[in-house]
Amino acid sequence: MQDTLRITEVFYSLQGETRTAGLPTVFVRLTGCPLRCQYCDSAYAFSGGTVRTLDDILEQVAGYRPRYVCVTGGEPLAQPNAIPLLKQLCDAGYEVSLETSGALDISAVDPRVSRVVDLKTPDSKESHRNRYENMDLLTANDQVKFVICSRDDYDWANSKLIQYGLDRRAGEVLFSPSHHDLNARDLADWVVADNLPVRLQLQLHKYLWNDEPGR
Ligand SMILES: C[S@@+](CC[C@H](N)C(=O)[O-])C[C@H]1O[C@@H](n2cnc3c(N)ncnc32)[C@H](O)[C@@H]1O
Ligand SMILES: Nc1nc2[nH]cc(C(=O)O)c2c(=O)[nH]1
Ligand code: SF4
Ligand SMILES: [Mg+2]
Repeated sequence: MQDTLRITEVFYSLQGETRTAGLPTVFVRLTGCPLRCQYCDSAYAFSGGTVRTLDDILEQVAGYRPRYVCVTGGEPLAQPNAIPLLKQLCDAGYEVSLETSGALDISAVDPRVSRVVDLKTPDSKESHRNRYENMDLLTANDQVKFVICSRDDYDWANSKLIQYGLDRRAGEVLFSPSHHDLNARDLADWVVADNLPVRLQLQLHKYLWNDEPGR
Protein backbone atom coordinates (compact mmCIF):
# COMPACT_ATOMS: atom_id res chain seq x y z
CA MET A 1 0.00 0.00 0.00
CA GLN A 2 1.53 3.30 -1.10
CA ASP A 3 1.48 6.47 1.04
CA THR A 4 -1.56 8.62 0.29
CA LEU A 5 -3.02 12.01 1.10
CA ARG A 6 -6.51 13.46 0.74
CA ILE A 7 -6.14 16.41 -1.66
CA THR A 8 -8.62 19.18 -2.57
CA GLU A 9 -6.63 20.73 -5.44
CA VAL A 10 -3.23 21.18 -7.06
CA PHE A 11 -2.85 24.37 -9.11
CA TYR A 12 -0.29 26.81 -10.50
CA SER A 13 -0.74 30.49 -9.69
CA LEU A 14 1.09 33.50 -8.26
CA GLN A 15 1.87 33.27 -4.57
CA GLY A 16 -0.50 35.77 -2.96
CA GLU A 17 1.08 35.83 0.50
CA THR A 18 4.27 35.63 2.56
CA ARG A 19 7.86 36.48 1.56
CA THR A 20 7.50 34.95 -1.91
CA ALA A 21 4.34 36.94 -2.80
CA GLY A 22 4.10 37.56 -6.52
CA LEU A 23 6.23 34.58 -7.57
CA PRO A 24 4.81 31.71 -9.68
CA THR A 25 4.10 28.83 -7.30
CA VAL A 26 2.42 25.42 -7.33
CA PHE A 27 -0.15 25.01 -4.53
CA VAL A 28 -0.99 21.62 -3.03
CA ARG A 29 -4.14 22.00 -0.92
CA LEU A 30 -4.76 19.16 1.55
CA THR A 31 -8.31 18.34 2.61
CA GLY A 32 -9.63 18.63 6.19
CA CYS A 33 -9.05 20.96 9.14
CA PRO A 34 -9.71 20.56 12.87
CA LEU A 35 -10.18 24.35 13.29
CA ARG A 36 -13.04 26.64 12.21
CA CYS A 37 -11.64 30.19 11.98
CA GLN A 38 -14.62 32.49 11.48
CA TYR A 39 -12.97 34.16 8.45
CA CYS A 40 -11.73 31.02 6.67
CA ASP A 41 -11.51 31.60 2.91
CA SER A 42 -10.82 27.90 2.22
CA ALA A 43 -13.81 26.21 3.86
CA TYR A 44 -14.34 24.29 0.62
CA ALA A 45 -11.30 22.23 1.69
CA PHE A 46 -12.90 21.05 4.96
CA SER A 47 -14.32 17.93 3.30
CA GLY A 48 -14.43 16.05 0.02
CA GLY A 49 -11.17 15.84 -1.90
CA THR A 50 -9.52 12.87 -3.57
CA VAL A 51 -7.20 10.27 -2.06
CA ARG A 52 -3.97 10.34 -4.10
CA THR A 53 -0.57 8.71 -3.79
CA LEU A 54 2.48 10.84 -3.03
CA ASP A 55 3.99 9.74 -6.36
CA ASP A 56 0.90 10.95 -8.23
CA ILE A 57 1.00 14.35 -6.50
CA LEU A 58 4.76 14.73 -7.10
CA GLU A 59 4.28 13.88 -10.77
CA GLN A 60 1.60 16.57 -11.21
CA VAL A 61 3.76 19.16 -9.41
CA ALA A 62 6.77 18.31 -11.63
CA GLY A 63 4.62 18.86 -14.73
CA TYR A 64 4.45 22.61 -13.96
CA ARG A 65 8.27 22.83 -13.71
CA PRO A 66 8.00 25.22 -10.73
CA ARG A 67 10.65 26.76 -8.52
CA TYR A 68 8.25 27.33 -5.58
CA VAL A 69 5.76 24.89 -4.05
CA CYS A 70 3.33 25.83 -1.24
CA VAL A 71 1.58 23.12 0.79
CA THR A 72 -1.64 24.46 2.30
CA GLY A 73 -5.18 23.40 3.15
CA GLY A 74 -7.24 22.81 5.13
CA GLU A 75 -4.67 22.01 7.76
CA PRO A 76 -1.80 20.10 6.11
CA LEU A 77 -0.31 18.79 9.37
CA ALA A 78 -3.59 17.05 10.27
CA GLN A 79 -2.56 14.32 7.77
CA PRO A 80 0.58 12.42 8.88
CA ASN A 81 1.73 11.90 5.30
CA ALA A 82 2.16 15.67 4.90
CA ILE A 83 5.59 15.13 6.53
CA PRO A 84 6.96 12.76 3.82
CA LEU A 85 5.33 14.90 1.10
CA LEU A 86 7.22 17.99 2.32
CA LYS A 87 10.51 16.04 2.47
CA GLN A 88 10.08 14.61 -1.02
CA LEU A 89 9.25 18.05 -2.45
CA CYS A 90 12.50 19.38 -0.93
CA ASP A 91 14.44 16.37 -2.25
CA ALA A 92 13.09 17.16 -5.73
CA GLY A 93 14.78 20.58 -5.49
CA TYR A 94 11.82 22.94 -5.03
CA GLU A 95 11.72 25.84 -2.58
CA VAL A 96 8.92 24.63 -0.33
CA SER A 97 6.67 26.51 2.08
CA LEU A 98 4.02 25.18 4.45
CA GLU A 99 0.95 27.17 5.58
CA THR A 100 -0.12 25.90 8.98
CA SER A 101 -2.62 27.02 11.60
CA GLY A 102 -0.15 26.90 14.49
CA ALA A 103 -2.38 24.45 16.37
CA LEU A 104 -0.27 21.36 15.57
CA ASP A 105 3.33 20.39 16.31
CA ILE A 106 5.68 21.69 13.58
CA SER A 107 8.81 19.89 14.86
CA ALA A 108 8.80 17.01 12.33
CA VAL A 109 8.71 19.28 9.27
CA ASP A 110 11.86 19.10 7.11
CA PRO A 111 14.11 22.07 8.06
CA ARG A 112 14.46 23.05 4.39
CA VAL A 113 10.76 24.00 4.42
CA SER A 114 9.81 27.58 5.28
CA ARG A 115 7.07 27.06 7.87
CA VAL A 116 4.47 29.83 7.77
CA VAL A 117 2.92 29.55 11.22
CA ASP A 118 -0.28 31.43 12.10
CA LEU A 119 -0.95 32.61 15.61
CA LYS A 120 -4.75 32.65 15.65
CA THR A 121 -6.10 35.88 17.14
CA PRO A 122 -9.08 36.14 19.55
CA ASP A 123 -11.42 37.35 16.76
CA SER A 124 -10.65 34.24 14.67
CA LYS A 125 -12.50 32.39 17.49
CA GLU A 126 -9.75 29.73 17.49
CA SER A 127 -7.01 31.37 19.61
CA HIS A 128 -7.47 28.71 22.30
CA ARG A 129 -5.93 26.24 19.80
CA ASN A 130 -2.57 28.03 19.53
CA ARG A 131 0.36 25.74 20.34
CA TYR A 132 2.86 28.18 21.83
CA GLU A 133 5.57 25.47 22.06
CA ASN A 134 5.95 26.06 18.30
CA MET A 135 7.35 29.55 18.97
CA ASP A 136 10.54 28.00 20.45
CA LEU A 137 11.09 26.00 17.23
CA LEU A 138 11.06 28.95 14.80
CA THR A 139 14.19 29.75 12.79
CA ALA A 140 15.20 32.47 10.33
CA ASN A 141 13.83 30.22 7.54
CA ASP A 142 10.32 30.41 9.05
CA GLN A 143 7.55 33.02 9.03
CA VAL A 144 4.92 33.92 11.62
CA LYS A 145 1.57 35.31 10.51
CA PHE A 146 -1.22 37.13 12.34
CA VAL A 147 -4.51 37.46 10.45
CA ILE A 148 -6.02 40.53 12.11
CA CYS A 149 -9.76 41.24 12.32
CA SER A 150 -9.96 44.35 14.56
CA ARG A 151 -8.01 46.88 16.62
CA ASP A 152 -8.24 44.50 19.60
CA ASP A 153 -6.65 41.75 17.49
CA TYR A 154 -3.90 44.16 16.45
CA ASP A 155 -3.11 45.02 20.08
CA TRP A 156 -3.12 41.30 20.95
CA ALA A 157 -0.74 40.49 18.06
CA ASN A 158 1.59 43.28 19.15
CA SER A 159 1.70 41.84 22.68
CA LYS A 160 2.59 38.34 21.34
CA LEU A 161 5.27 39.86 19.10
CA ILE A 162 6.92 41.40 22.15
CA GLN A 163 6.32 38.46 24.53
CA TYR A 164 7.99 35.90 22.22
CA GLY A 165 10.49 38.24 20.51
CA LEU A 166 9.09 37.02 17.21
CA ASP A 167 10.92 39.52 14.99
CA ARG A 168 14.23 38.09 16.25
CA ARG A 169 13.19 34.43 16.06
CA ALA A 170 11.50 34.23 12.66
CA GLY A 171 12.67 35.49 9.27
CA GLU A 172 9.39 37.36 8.75
CA VAL A 173 6.54 38.54 10.95
CA LEU A 174 3.48 39.10 8.76
CA PHE A 175 0.41 41.15 9.71
CA SER A 176 -2.44 40.44 7.30
CA PRO A 177 -5.89 42.03 7.44
CA SER A 178 -8.71 39.51 7.58
CA HIS A 179 -10.38 39.96 4.22
CA HIS A 180 -13.92 41.43 4.76
CA ASP A 181 -13.25 42.15 8.49
CA LEU A 182 -10.59 44.88 8.49
CA ASN A 183 -9.63 47.70 6.12
CA ALA A 184 -6.02 47.20 4.95
CA ARG A 185 -5.44 50.94 5.21
CA ASP A 186 -6.29 50.99 8.92
CA LEU A 187 -3.82 48.18 9.61
CA ALA A 188 -1.16 49.95 7.53
CA ASP A 189 -1.65 53.18 9.50
CA TRP A 190 -1.39 51.37 12.86
CA VAL A 191 1.84 49.58 11.85
CA VAL A 192 3.44 52.87 10.77
CA ALA A 193 2.21 54.79 13.84
CA ASP A 194 3.69 52.15 16.16
CA ASN A 195 6.85 51.64 14.06
CA LEU A 196 6.41 47.86 14.28
CA PRO A 197 9.09 45.46 12.90
CA VAL A 198 6.50 43.59 10.82
CA ARG A 199 5.58 43.27 7.15
CA LEU A 200 2.03 44.21 6.10
CA GLN A 201 0.76 41.43 3.86
CA LEU A 202 -2.19 41.78 1.51
CA GLN A 203 -3.62 38.73 -0.24
CA LEU A 204 -2.51 39.55 -3.79
CA HIS A 205 -4.63 36.77 -5.33
CA LYS A 206 -7.83 38.36 -3.99
CA TYR A 207 -7.04 41.64 -5.80
CA LEU A 208 -6.28 39.70 -8.99
CA TRP A 209 -8.92 36.97 -8.95
CA ASN A 210 -11.29 37.72 -6.08
CA ASP A 211 -12.01 34.59 -4.01
CA GLU A 212 -12.06 31.99 -6.81
CA PRO A 213 -10.83 28.53 -5.75
CA GLY A 214 -7.84 27.28 -7.70
CA ARG A 215 -6.23 30.76 -8.08
C1 LIG B 1 -6.67 28.81 4.43
S1 LIG B 1 -5.30 28.69 5.55
C2 LIG B 1 -4.69 27.04 5.23
C3 LIG B 1 -3.49 26.68 6.07
C4 LIG B 1 -3.71 26.58 7.58
N1 LIG B 1 -4.94 25.95 7.94
C5 LIG B 1 -3.62 27.96 8.23
O1 LIG B 1 -4.61 28.42 8.80
O2 LIG B 1 -2.53 28.54 8.13
C6 LIG B 1 -4.02 29.68 4.72
C7 LIG B 1 -3.84 31.09 5.23
O3 LIG B 1 -4.97 31.88 4.83
C8 LIG B 1 -5.30 32.74 5.90
N2 LIG B 1 -6.67 33.19 5.73
C9 LIG B 1 -7.77 32.42 5.71
N3 LIG B 1 -8.88 33.18 5.55
C10 LIG B 1 -8.45 34.47 5.46
C11 LIG B 1 -9.11 35.72 5.30
N4 LIG B 1 -10.43 35.80 5.20
N5 LIG B 1 -8.34 36.84 5.24
C12 LIG B 1 -7.00 36.77 5.35
N6 LIG B 1 -6.31 35.61 5.50
C13 LIG B 1 -7.02 34.48 5.57
C14 LIG B 1 -5.09 31.84 7.10
O4 LIG B 1 -5.04 32.56 8.32
C15 LIG B 1 -3.77 31.21 6.75
O5 LIG B 1 -2.70 32.06 7.11
N1 LIG C 1 -2.59 32.64 -5.15
C1 LIG C 1 -2.74 32.11 -3.93
N2 LIG C 1 -1.77 32.30 -3.00
C2 LIG C 1 -1.95 31.71 -1.78
N3 LIG C 1 -1.10 31.74 -0.74
C3 LIG C 1 -1.62 31.01 0.27
C4 LIG C 1 -2.84 30.49 -0.14
C5 LIG C 1 -3.64 29.58 0.72
O1 LIG C 1 -4.83 29.37 0.47
O2 LIG C 1 -3.06 29.04 1.67
C6 LIG C 1 -3.06 30.94 -1.45
C7 LIG C 1 -4.09 30.79 -2.43
O3 LIG C 1 -5.14 30.18 -2.22
N4 LIG C 1 -3.86 31.37 -3.65
S1 SF4 D 1 -6.93 26.75 10.36
FE1 SF4 D 1 -6.66 27.48 8.24
S2 SF4 D 1 -7.96 26.11 6.97
FE2 SF4 D 1 -8.52 25.76 9.12
S3 SF4 D 1 -10.30 27.08 9.44
FE3 SF4 D 1 -8.49 28.28 10.06
S4 SF4 D 1 -7.82 29.41 8.21
FE4 SF4 D 1 -9.26 27.80 7.55
MG1 LIG E 1 -6.23 30.89 0.10
